[in-house]
Amino acid sequence: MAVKLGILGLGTVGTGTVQLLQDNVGRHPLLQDIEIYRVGVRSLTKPRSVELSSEVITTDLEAIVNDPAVDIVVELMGGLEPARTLMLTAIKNGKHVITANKAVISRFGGEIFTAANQAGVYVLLEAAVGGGIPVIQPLKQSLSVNRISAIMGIVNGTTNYILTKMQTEGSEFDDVLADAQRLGYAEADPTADVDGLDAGDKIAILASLGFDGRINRDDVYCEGIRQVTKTDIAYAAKLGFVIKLLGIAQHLDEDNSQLSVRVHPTLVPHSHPLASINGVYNAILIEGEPIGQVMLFGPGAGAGATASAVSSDILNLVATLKTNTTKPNSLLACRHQHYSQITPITELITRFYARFLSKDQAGVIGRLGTCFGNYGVSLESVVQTGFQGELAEIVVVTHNVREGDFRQALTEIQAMESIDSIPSVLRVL
Ligand SMILES: NC(=O)C1=CN([C@@H]2O[C@H](COP(=O)(O)OP(=O)(O)OC[C@H]3O[C@@H](n4cnc5c(N)ncnc54)[C@H](OP(=O)(O)O)[C@@H]3O)[C@@H](O)[C@H]2O)C=CC1
Ligand SMILES: N[C@@H](CC=O)C(=O)O
Ligand code: NA
Repeated sequence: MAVKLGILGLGTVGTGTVQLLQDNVGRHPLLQDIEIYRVGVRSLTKPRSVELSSEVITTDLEAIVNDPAVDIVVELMGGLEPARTLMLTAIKNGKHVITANKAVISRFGGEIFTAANQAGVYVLLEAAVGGGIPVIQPLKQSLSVNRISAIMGIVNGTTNYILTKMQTEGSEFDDVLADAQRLGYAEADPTADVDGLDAGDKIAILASLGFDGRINRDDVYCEGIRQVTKTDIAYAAKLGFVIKLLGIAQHLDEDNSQLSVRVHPTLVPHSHPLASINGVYNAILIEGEPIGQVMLFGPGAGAGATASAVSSDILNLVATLKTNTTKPNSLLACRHQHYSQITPITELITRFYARFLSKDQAGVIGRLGTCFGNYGVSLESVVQTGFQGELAEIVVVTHNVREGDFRQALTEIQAMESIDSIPSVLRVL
């Protein structure tokens, strides 16, 4: 008998998934054992690019998650509510759940996975991170025997698309964002992309898998790309860097007692593997012992890529449902019970890039150096090339410094008579 899917949402990802499942020739034969039984939407009159009978498509999403005939609920609607409640209801009713919703999982994963374990069902989320890139399953299975020390990556397609266009074509931020929305990459509310929140959701999920404990989403430091200007992109290029929005989860110390989980625009050296990841592509670099470094690369957003990830989860569950066993597969289930302690951003040790506008040049660099020195900040390079009107532009790159010390130095520098402003401060990998 076919496995019955109740799909919630028929937007970019829902449509891509239905298209893939309807066009199953030449794909894995198990896909033929699936029935798209119900699809829930908000509007019945909206034009759709897939054909579904009027019995299948409905606005009653509650009925889908309560329907005894539905085996798997595939949540592709986005947003926190009603998505969270619908997933919990489906779980309570003994249904497996597949979701692309990193916002819900990163905030309510504890509640959802606890409910799923109690109900004996699986919640799979390959599409929630890295779009089409298989990264959840590798972390849960193929890489899980390694001791992970760092996971870092470009995990938001929209912002990587924007930064790439700004860098290669000198495009304006707003125009490129509109493009990313048209192409179906951006979230319904694109501030989640631009302000680093979507990447924050994703790195929280990756950190929980790699570092074996739940992550409190509020502990994840998130900074987006709004303050990244063409001027900084040009200076970064001159200094041998490219600016990327990175999600980073890493142990900060030898005995693994400090875990940092954060998102921020970062100057990445041209020679680093993440520097060449452009456009909507994502990449996740995982460091573990004994494997060393592994980089997973692929399309991070868009209908086809995400449909591939959703459908791989569907396939996994169909195979499980067709295997006659009542024993849960511990490699598919979530096994975390505790929350990891996250180190505050002020304790991060990193290099910084900062751009200053100064009123007069005589002695300013010396005063900057002295002030930095007082806080233990040593400078790797100082560049003074540009002018903005009457103001001289000074760019510095520091050696590794404790973030809290660097911020204190900046507060003092900001108060200096000769400093007009500090338009940008970015971390350097
Ligand atoms: N777009 C992408 O590239 C990726 C998206 N994701 C995630 O996938 C999920 C879906 O994203 P995407 O497809 O882009 O979103 P869309 O906005 O394109 O689609 C959302 C769909 O859900 C339906 N929907 C939303 N709210 C309700 C509601 N309250 N009641 C009934 N139906 C509702 C909409 O109905 P209607 O069509 O009638 O308006 C629409 O069909 C999100 O969680 C997103 O973060 C993950 C990876 C990549
Ligand atoms: N808005 C997200 C979509 C995929 O998760 C992105 O741009 O990466
Ligand atoms: Na993925």
